[in-house]
This record gives sequence, structure tokens and C-alpha cells, in this order.
Amino acid sequence: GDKQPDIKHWTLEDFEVARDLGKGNFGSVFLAREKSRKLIVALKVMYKQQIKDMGIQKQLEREINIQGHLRHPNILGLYGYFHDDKRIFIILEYAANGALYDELRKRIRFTEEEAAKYIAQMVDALGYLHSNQVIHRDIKPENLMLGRNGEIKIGDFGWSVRTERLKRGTLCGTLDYLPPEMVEGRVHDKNVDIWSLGILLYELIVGSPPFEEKQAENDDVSSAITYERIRNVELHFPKYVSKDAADLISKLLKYNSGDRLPLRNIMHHPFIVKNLPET
Ligand SMILES: COCCOc1ccc2cc1OCC(=O)N(C)CCCNCc1c[nH]c3ncnc(c13)N2
Repeated sequence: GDKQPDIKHWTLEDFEVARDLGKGNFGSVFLAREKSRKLIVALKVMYKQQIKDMGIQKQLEREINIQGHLRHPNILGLYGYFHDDKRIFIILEYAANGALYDELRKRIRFTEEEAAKYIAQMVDALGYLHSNQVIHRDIKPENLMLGRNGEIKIGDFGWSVRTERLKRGTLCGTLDYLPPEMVEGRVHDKNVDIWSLGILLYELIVGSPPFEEKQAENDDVSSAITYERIRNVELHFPKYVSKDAADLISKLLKYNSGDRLPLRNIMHHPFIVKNLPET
């Protein structure tokens, strides 16, 4: 089979740690090599006490369970996990080009061709997730990694859920990417990921999300302004945004989740058709 290691009882002895890949709110990620197979991985280390203090135990278990069973070229592989007395270690596929967030900040904004390539890969990954009854619910540049060939890998399934039941809105993360039904705490379905795909496309070609408020004097005021803009879907496009891009974004950012363009129709939209090399 492929080089993915089979499920076994890992310990830290099985790995040699090379360097730090970044610090996050829940832990750190290191570049490591699994000794026996010489397999390069990303090792995420989290402290049990901190997980307990933040009450994210259930969420973490769900995340490991969901991501551990998924396998798709645009979804970051989760190979396994282990723990010692103080820490939990998650063994992940290594994304050689880091987080899309950092690339976007460096580039300010991408060309519409680059954005179309990323969106097409996201449509692939979301189609796979939704056909496995998984809603991600937290699609944003911070959670998207870049593989060796610049391909997107959705990571960090902290907020994903299996859709066996419609969830009561549990608020999560920054407001910018949340659809009206989630900021209003209403029931939501897989179309929340279609909304956040619209936000992502906008941010990739403009450089900031459509409903962001940066000038406000404090976070509460800026969140309240963003909240209102989301509910009123206050969309404004800079003049350099093509009409095809604006049209697709407008079809994804519909207030009513049922009115959003379904995943399979996105691939036939002129913005994607005109910007993707003949596949
Ligand atoms: C509960 O946790 C679920 C999994 O969350 C993550 C999985 C993989 C991650 C980052 C994850 O969360 C964010 C985080 O913990 N940071 C420390 C931010 C650092 C950014 N990554 C840097 C990075 C570079 N090449 C990579 N190849 C694979 N994974 C990476 C990275 N990071």
C-alpha cells in the first residue's frame, strides 16, 4: 500500500524532531521524522492540562476521529496520535509550503488564476467531506496548508462535525468566515462551507475578507459591525475584481443557505472555467 504508516502504538522514541513549524493557540507543530520508515511528518504537541482548562477534550477527540478516517489529496492526512503523562501528540502529513495564510500575507493578494486553482481544489475536498457527511465549519486561510506542489491541504478539523444531527449554533473562531445562520445561532447544514468558500475566494483576490472591520476602536465594536455586515450581506468589490469573480462570490454568499450555488455547479461557473488550464 501507500507509505502511510499502519495504526500502531507510537511513542516519542519513534521520532526524531527536526525543527519548530509554528506555535498556535492550542500547541506547537514540529517537523519530525519517523525513524523506522524515514517518513517526514508534522508532529503537533498539545498539553493535556491546557486541553482540560480550555474544555476542548471532546472537540479534539472528534477532530482526531474525523480527520483520521479521511483520505484525500486536498485534506491534510492524520496518521495517528499518542500521549505521555503531560502531552498529546498528533502525527500529521507534513505540508512543505506551510499555511496559505502566511503565503497570502506575503503576496497581499493572489491573481484570479491562482485563486481559481485553490477554489477548484477546495471544491474537490469539500465534495469529499460532504459525501462523507462531514461539515468542516471553519474554512479559512489559517486552516489551509500548502503541499510541496502548492496544492491546498485542509487541516485543523477542530470545528468539523458529522451531520448525523443538525447542530445548534455553537460560536467558534473569528466571525469573518461565519455565515448568517451561525452568527445568529440558528441550525446550520453543509452549506455553511459553501458560504465560507465565498469568503475565501473574496479574501484570496482582494487580500481581506468582505465583512472585516479594521478601523473600529475595539474588538467588540468591530465584531458588531462585522456581524451586521454578514447579516445584511454587505458585499462591495474593488474595481480590479472581474465580473466573473464578483458573480461567483455573489452566488456563494447568499443569506439563505439553500440559495447558495451547490458545489457541483461551481466547477461550471465561468470564473472557474475561464481561469483553470484545460484539465
Ligand atoms: C488540534 O489541532 C489539530 C491540527 O491542527 C494543526 C495541524 C497542522 C498544523 C497546524 C495545526 O493547527 C495550528 C497550529 O497548531 N499551529 C501551531 C500553527 C502552526 C501552523 N502550521 C505550520 C505547518 C507547516 N507545515 C505544516 N505541515 C503540517 N501541519 C502544519 C504545518 N500545521
